[in-house]
Amino acid sequence: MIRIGQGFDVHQFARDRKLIIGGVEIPYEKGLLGHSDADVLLHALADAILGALGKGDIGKWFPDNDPAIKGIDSKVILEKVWQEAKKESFQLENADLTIIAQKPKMAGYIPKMREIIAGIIEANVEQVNVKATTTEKLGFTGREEGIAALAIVLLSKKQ
Ligand SMILES: Nc1ccn([C@@H]2O[C@H](COP(=O)(O)O)[C@@H](O)[C@H]2O)c(=O)n1
Ligand SMILES: C[C@@]1(CO)OP(=O)(O)OP(=O)(O)OC[C@H]1O
Repeated sequence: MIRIGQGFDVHQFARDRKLIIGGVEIPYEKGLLGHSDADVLLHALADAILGALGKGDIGKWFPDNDPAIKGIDSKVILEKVWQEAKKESFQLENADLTIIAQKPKMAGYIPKMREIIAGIIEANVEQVNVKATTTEKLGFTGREEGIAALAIVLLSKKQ
């Protein structure tokens, strides 16, 4: 059996916050605001996996009003979501992820993001594509108000 899932997330920029995307801390003048570490890419991916499993979204599993998970590392969120996939004997076929950001430049950090993500979801880096695009200065990402991310995953059930 194969299952497809998609995820989308947005976080706004804020001063005095770290910028963490795909598990990588990127040196930049601003970071992303959130109840967690606001890793928009891992959130989109976790949502895509939950979507493929038919298990809702990360807000349901990790409520943003729960003080116990304030500041949670999104790698922990992804690990827990992946455990749900494993419980049902799913493995990753491939994931295709897009970061939508006017700035900063992501290209140099993408190999590390792929490595971190593949490590968590027990895949090879070749199965995890990460790309980035600007919106040519248009819209909220173009005005550098925040960053968005998209994710699509294909999971298959082990025989
Ligand atoms: N934040 C970003 C945005 C884009 N890139 C890379 O630049 C290429 C050109 O982007 P356009 O939006 O102008 O098409 C894109 O293909 C990415 O490789 C990036 O690294 N970081
Ligand atoms: C991750 C969670 C939980 O800490 O908080 P945020 O960092 O605000 O992220 P968001 O993508 O808005 O929603 C999921 C939340 O429940």
